[in-house]
Amino acid sequence: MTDTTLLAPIELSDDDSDELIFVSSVKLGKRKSSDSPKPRKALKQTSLQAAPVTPTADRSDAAKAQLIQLGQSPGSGSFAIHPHIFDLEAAFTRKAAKPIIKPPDLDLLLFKPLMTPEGCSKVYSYLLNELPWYKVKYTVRKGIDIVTPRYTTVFGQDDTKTQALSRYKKRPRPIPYLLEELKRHVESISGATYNFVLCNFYSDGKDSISWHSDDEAFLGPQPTISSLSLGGARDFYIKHKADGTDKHHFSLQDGDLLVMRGKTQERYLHSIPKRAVARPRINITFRRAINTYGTDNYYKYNVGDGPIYRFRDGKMCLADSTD
Ligand SMILES: O=C(O)CCC(=O)C(=O)O
Ligand SMILES: [Fe+2]
Repeated sequence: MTDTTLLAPIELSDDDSDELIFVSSVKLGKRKSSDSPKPRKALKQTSLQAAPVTPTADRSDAAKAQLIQLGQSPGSGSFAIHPHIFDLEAAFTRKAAKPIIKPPDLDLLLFKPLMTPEGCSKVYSYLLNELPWYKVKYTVRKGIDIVTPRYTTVFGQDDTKTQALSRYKKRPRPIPYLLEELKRHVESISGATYNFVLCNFYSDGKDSISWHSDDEAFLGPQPTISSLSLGGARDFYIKHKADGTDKHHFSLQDGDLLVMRGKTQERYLHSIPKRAVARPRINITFRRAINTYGTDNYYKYNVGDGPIYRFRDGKMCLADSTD
């Protein structure tokens, strides 16, 4: 794991994109690419299996609470995810998808919005306060370490079901109830199925995601990726890999669901550039990984080896052992 105490962040002068690069305090440049509840004690329940999702009203609080155990990394331990006490079904607008600019290889659907403002606010607060968040550091090559410029977390497991959970590099975690219910709704309107839920928290305009495509082999050909935005609006950019002149951007606002399909990942890059000012935002992407590489990759880059952060008293804090 990277020794962060030796490292100093690099100030980025321009736009967009990029993730901070650390090289033992030496500036290298940018990587091109691609209501606050009090801390609560963990609940006593050890199953790694997510209980089946049933309508909210049918489940007792105890049954809805989940305790999830992490793998063997320094971030190991357990965290509880408490039940949500609102009806998610009432949060959806049932609006049809809006047509969006469609060059031949760009296949985007936009549900604008998928969720009501009240629904968004409840889901946003719940996820921000209940999920364990991480600030992942990773090494791209010897001496070059990256700090992901946003908080991340992930849940799910690839399709294989062929290997024991303990054989993964990090133990996969079941999808929490609310995210599972969201996933089911998104599946029903996007015509695809998913086994991973990846979450990003952009705390302000300095948080970003650099140019990349979600085209890893473990997603299979022409993956459908659905992306839900909650909280502050951010600009979403997308450009052709070969010909950057085919470039589009639009604002992703509270409750919007963007579905990326077909050749979009194969042919296009997308990003959320840095901004001088931006309100906090959560983004949730739903994906399907077909093999174990997907599980290892997603936990490496979205959980990593560092500590858990919890959102407390209006800011991200290192979680303590009772949290
Ligand atoms: O935050 C967003 O809207 C985009 C997130 C994204 O592209 C990703 O997680 O791969
Ligand atoms: Fe992406």
